[in-house]
Amino acid sequence: MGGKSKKKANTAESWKEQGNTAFNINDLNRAIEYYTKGLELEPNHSILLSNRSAAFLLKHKYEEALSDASESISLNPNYVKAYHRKAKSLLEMGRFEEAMAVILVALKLDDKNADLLELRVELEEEIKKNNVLPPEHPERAKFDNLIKWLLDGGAKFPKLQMRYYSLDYRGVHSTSFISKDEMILFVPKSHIITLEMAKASPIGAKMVEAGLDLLSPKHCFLTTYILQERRKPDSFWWPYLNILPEKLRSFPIFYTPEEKEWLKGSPFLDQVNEKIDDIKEDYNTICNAVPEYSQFPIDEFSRIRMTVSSRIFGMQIDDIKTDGFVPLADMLNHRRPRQTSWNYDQEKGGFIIDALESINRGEEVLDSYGKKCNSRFLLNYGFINRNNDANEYPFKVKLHEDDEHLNMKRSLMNCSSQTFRLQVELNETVFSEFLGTLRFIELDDVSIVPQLLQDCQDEKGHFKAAKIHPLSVQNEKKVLGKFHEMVKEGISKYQTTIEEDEEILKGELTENQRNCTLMRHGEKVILKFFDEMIQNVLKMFDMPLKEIKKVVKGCKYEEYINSSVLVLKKQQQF
Ligand SMILES: C[S@@+](CC[C@H](N)C(=O)[O-])C[C@H]1O[C@@H](n2cnc3c(N)ncnc32)[C@H](O)[C@@H]1O
Repeated sequence: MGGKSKKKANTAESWKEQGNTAFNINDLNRAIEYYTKGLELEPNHSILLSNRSAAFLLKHKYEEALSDASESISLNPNYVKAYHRKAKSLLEMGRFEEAMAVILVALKLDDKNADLLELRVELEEEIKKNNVLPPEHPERAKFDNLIKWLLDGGAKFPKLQMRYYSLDYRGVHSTSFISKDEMILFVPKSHIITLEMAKASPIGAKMVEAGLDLLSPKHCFLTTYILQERRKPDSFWWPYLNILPEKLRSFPIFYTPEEKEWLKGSPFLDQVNEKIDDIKEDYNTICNAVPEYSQFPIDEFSRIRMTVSSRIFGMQIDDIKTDGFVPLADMLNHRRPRQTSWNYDQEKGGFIIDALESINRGEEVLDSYGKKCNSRFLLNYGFINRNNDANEYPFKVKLHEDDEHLNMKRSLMNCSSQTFRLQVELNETVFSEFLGTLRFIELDDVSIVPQLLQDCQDEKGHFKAAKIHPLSVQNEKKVLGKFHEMVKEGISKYQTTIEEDEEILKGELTENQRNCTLMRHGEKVILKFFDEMIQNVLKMFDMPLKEIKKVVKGCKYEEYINSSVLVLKKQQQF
């Protein structure tokens, strides 16, 4: 600092000026430092306090901003700017109703103040978003109860707030700016329902004793725990049980027959029916071994079973790998890429969620359920992810019953059919395994089998048809021909075309109708891709090598062309 400013620095007023200069060039740390120096000289300087509040606000330090603005108002109740800053701090902290009360007082002092009026509009918007359900709605009371129960138990989530988009679709939002790497949620172990607790419960213990062979053991144990707790009027878990969704109407296993019609022709329908059968099978297995289980109706079992699979977290507690319900953490909806990360923190003794990036006030706080095909999202969570790059279509390859080498092929493959879930992303191992298997199924020249047995083995030395590389032009053309047949058969099963689905999606639909349409549309996109790809590749067998290289550059199946068509054609030249 030069001599001139040294002289100036003797008064609060001069520190205020220097603070303002720093503030105007966004040097907030220095601005705060100068305002603080001024306040050391004149602690009751309301403008210095209000200005420091403004600097704290920009640094996302809302507690400090609120404290300075409040003090400024108490020193000078007519200073409108301080009210604005106080209201803004409260708004940033998610205390919307309190912020509105401050604005209303300030507007009595200056009802034309543009900043105040603008902030009032912003607040009205926030209050509206927050009140899809009115505060007195019983669902909100249930949530208030959950929050109190968690806080009383030592949970921490000072910047999170529940929002109701509709009665049974809720999510979590930030009430205040969240910094990257900030811990946003802590739920103590005492408030987590684990698989071990479920196994130790009265009926859980009987299930363990019976040594049941269940299709989804962990889901069944946790389901059983919830079913038992729901029958105890004084369960510790009621604040949590009360907020679990009741109907799960968007889960396909609960679709009405009319809704299922919307999936006609889709292989996804088989997955839905398999899931229904699997749940029934597990339910019957338990009922047979533990007769008192039939006190729980299958409908309730199925609903809780799906609640379990759509809400639990895998974690490690005290060196034991387990799964469990983590209240509130299970309110975060899905989005990829992930914005938060979670784990059980042994030292802290609870489940924590950290922000992987900064999250602005009011934004929804999301969690990734992983990279999954829409069939898994819809089946297990009841929603569809638009623009999903992980969609798959299941192709079932089968040995030909009339193949003269059927027995030999069947014994080498160890099965007669196999399903491969293909994505448009052709670098996937599954695509080459699918082709390898088809190459074996379509193989006519069995004289090469001894060689294949040597070349295509897994790590245990067993023959793996999936490892077969392109064999000959004739075999590859047959493989593609068979693949094309499967694609055309898939397309022919639907009742609508891809274009018709697009039209349907523009209209008014229920959530389930929309999800079914999106589901089958996604499958058709994959089928269409393979339809075009196969036709193009088949043409390439009759094209000169140079020409192929030109047309294939940069296309999605370039790698496949390079490793099959080009290799085979070169071999043919010799
Ligand atoms: C772990 S819970 C999340 C909280 C849930 N929204 C609630 O109100 O209880 C998972 C469920 O949230 C819904 N969900 C999660 N992410 C979604 C998304 N991206 N789009 C639509 N629904 C979603 C689905 O119903 C899913 O089964």
